[in-house]
Amino acid sequence: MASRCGRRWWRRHQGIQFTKIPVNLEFSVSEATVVTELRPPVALTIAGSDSGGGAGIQADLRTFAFQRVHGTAALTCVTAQNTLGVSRVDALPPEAVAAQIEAVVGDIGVQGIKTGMLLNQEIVQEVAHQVERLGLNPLVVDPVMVSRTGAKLLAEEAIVAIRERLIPLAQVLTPNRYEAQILSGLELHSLEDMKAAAERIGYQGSPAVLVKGGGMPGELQGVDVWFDGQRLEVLKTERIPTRHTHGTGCTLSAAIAAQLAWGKEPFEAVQQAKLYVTEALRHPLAIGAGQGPVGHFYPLLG
Ligand SMILES: Nc1ncnc2c1ncn2[C@@H]1O[C@H](COP(=O)(O)OP(=O)(O)O)[C@@H](O)[C@H]1O
Ligand SMILES: Cc1ncc(COP(=O)(O)O)c(N)n1
Repeated sequence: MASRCGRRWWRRHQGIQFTKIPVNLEFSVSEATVVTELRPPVALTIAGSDSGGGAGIQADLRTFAFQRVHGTAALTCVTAQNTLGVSRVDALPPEAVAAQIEAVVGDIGVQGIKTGMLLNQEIVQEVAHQVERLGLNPLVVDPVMVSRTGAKLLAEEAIVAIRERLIPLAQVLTPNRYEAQILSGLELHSLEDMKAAAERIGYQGSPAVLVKGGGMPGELQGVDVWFDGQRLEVLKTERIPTRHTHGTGCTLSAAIAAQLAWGKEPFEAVQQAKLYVTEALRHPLAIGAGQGPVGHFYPLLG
């Protein structure tokens, strides 16, 4: 087959330009071939699969890649999901979740971990047990409870387990409006409410809390509140006017875990992660009939 090395071509799809990376299809081994071995940081996501590719494990692994971190994954459940909603969820046995974590940690090692959709109490308890047993840190806990499309992603009784078993192990906790209301017992309507919730959750035993504003009204949609026991900071970006916000929380928490894996301090990791999710929101994917995902690969666009 003829070599295509050096040839570039463009594919146009709904106004987006993709650059095809030139691939040399003629395989030949020569002494001049140079192999560059990389030793990237490794991050682990413990989360659910989203068949639509917008949230969950799929969003996490793409985010890890764009933060130049090798992504590993322990699946907790499989959702049948698209831009319109979730039609079915199948849980994995807690032992299967534990085995995946052990396999990754025992051989490859991880420098940053995040949890996403954990689905039920048994899985939450098993994950907390493994995090403790294997001394996994730094840990980002995204306490996923309900999807953007309104589907319940966590059993009611698992909320207590998240609060009592998992949150105390986290370096960073990232509740959205709905989750912050449950964890703080406060209603969130304003920036002052977000600050009060962050403090209340923080004083319950989380080293650092980021209350996310995606579900807040109006201009608060780009605003998050950070509290680490000392600093109360407001992270503000402009509101991006798009309905394609599927996977924002997963992307943010995965990017924080990746930045922590690079050795960043938690607050700096959060700032970097927010920049990434904001740009991904600025390049959303208008796919499907409902709420499309954020555009993780915007850095590749010309
Ligand atoms: N329309 C928007 N404009 C700007 N930032 C947004 C918007 N929606 C969400 N975000 C940001 O995306 C991140 C994820 O937040 P959020 O959407 O609340 O999480 P979740 O997906 O868990 O509900 C936060 O940093 C939030 O401020
Ligand atoms: C497997 C899985 N994990 C997490 C979410 C939450 O993401 P979002 O709040 O953007 O719907 C989801 N919908 N599916």
